[in-house]
Amino acid sequence: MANQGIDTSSARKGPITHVIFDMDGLLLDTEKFYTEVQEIILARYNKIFDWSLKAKMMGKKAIEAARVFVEETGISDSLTAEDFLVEREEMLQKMFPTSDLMPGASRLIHHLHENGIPICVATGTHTRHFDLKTQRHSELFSLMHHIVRGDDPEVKQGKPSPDIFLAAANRFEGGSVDPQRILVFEDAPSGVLAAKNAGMSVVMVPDARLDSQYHQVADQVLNSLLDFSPADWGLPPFENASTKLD
Ligand SMILES: O=P(O)(O)OC[C@H](O)CO
Ligand SMILES: [Mg+2]
Repeated sequence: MANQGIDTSSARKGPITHVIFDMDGLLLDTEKFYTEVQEIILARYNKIFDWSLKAKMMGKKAIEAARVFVEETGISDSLTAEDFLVEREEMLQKMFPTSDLMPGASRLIHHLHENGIPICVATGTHTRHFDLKTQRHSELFSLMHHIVRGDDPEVKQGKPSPDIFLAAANRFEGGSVDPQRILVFEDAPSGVLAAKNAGMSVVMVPDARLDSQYHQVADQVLNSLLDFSPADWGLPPFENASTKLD
């Protein structure tokens, strides 16, 4: 059951030995780019892009999210999912290289890495977009043991399928890690479901505009990565827990 803020019951799920990070909207402030281009495209059809639709798209593979977009908005007769992807591509390609880190992402990644906790990324985004989004953050992403992207051959279906998290678990040193020992960080409803479908624990860090009904599946819900307390999950605590640096 989800909790806003610290969930003390989560300590019973530990100890956590491995951590998987989502990327868009969790480590990188990139969800705003998708929102902006989708607002622009939908305005052409005199429609408003809102957070109930955003909630159904975020975290998914591009083509899966595109199908949701054209079908849910009722524009599929005028714009196919494939054409939607082509249309938004030019705008996204200009935006992605400007991607910023989310608050607390750098501190948490460095902390876990320095303490020898194996960490990786599991993102629905495909390799070409991944490269654009991370080009200013290569040092931080180099700390990941591995990175699984949406176009990976083992990821047959996007989130909420567990495929991507199971593939990520299999690639840690020594092979498959018990899902019960893995903590996933996610921002999207589809991603939280995918992690639970993989049998893992999930800390959700949702956008404040996301309906709180989507919090229920997560084991812990935080306003920001800055609020994460590693010791709640049996992970090494921050040396100075009162210092919240980016
Ligand atoms: O949230 P991610 O990192 O799985 O990315 C998914 C899409 O690229 C954006 O919603
Ligand atoms: Mg995400």
